Amino acid sequence: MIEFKHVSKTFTDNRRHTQTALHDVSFQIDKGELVFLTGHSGAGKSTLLSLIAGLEQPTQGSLLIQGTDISRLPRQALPYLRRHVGVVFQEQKLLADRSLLENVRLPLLVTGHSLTEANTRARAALDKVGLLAREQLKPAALSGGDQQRVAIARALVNRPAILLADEPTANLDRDTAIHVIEVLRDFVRVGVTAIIATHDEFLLSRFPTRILTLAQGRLATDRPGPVASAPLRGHA
Ligand SMILES: Nc1ncnc2c1ncn2[C@@H]1O[C@H](COP(=O)(O)OP(=O)(O)OP(=O)(O)O)[C@@H](O)[C@H]1O
Repeated sequence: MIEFKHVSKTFTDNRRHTQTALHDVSFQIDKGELVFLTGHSGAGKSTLLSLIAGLEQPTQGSLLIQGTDISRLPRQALPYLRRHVGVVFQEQKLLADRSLLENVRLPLLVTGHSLTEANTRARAALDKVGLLAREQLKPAALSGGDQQRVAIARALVNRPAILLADEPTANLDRDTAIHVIEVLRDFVRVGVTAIIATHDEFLLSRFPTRILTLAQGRLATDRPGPVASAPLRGHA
């Protein structure tokens, strides 16, 4: 599903200094896995997620997403890849003046779905995260944890195969953070592959999942999770 083979990523700033964000990273993630990605600030977590999302390309090595080596794709092909990947950030970036329904249906309208279909699918996504009854509210009326659930619904409404979350629980209290991860885990159970970047030691100990740890751009450890159970059904 996702395979890094000796991937390195360097950035060159405008003073021509090069910064190695990732160095010779190799690992494989199967369909339907839930993986935590951790490491200190600057270890390369966001860079690794950006590569999977097709926002950046590796400087060296190859990166296979669903069998396609995206390091060999021309830049103009990357937006196509992005349709297979949903992203949730620490800052939810919900549109403040739009209702929850309007926020969640937006990716569907952008990709050419009719308003009727967009509404139906957006409502189904809001229902999955437990917020259908509040579809007409604006984001500011919700708690931080509920706003993050809306962001998850929006990231998954296009039914991407892969979900990337960058510190999705950073501003949440423990119980709310657990709920947000449980919502993500529910999608993994129906076949989504999810990678969650987090510093939060509590979450890492609370969920017995695989943990990839980066240190100064290198893959320091890969702690296996439990043996994955088969997905209940495909997430097509
Ligand atoms: N666009 C960029 N241009 C230049 N350097 C970059 C860029 N993106 C990341 N870097 C550098 O690459 C290294 C890894 O950064 P990255 O943001 O991936 O780490 P991180 O583990 O996500 O950190 P944090 O937890 O603070 O978000 C850092 O030294 C950073 O300064």
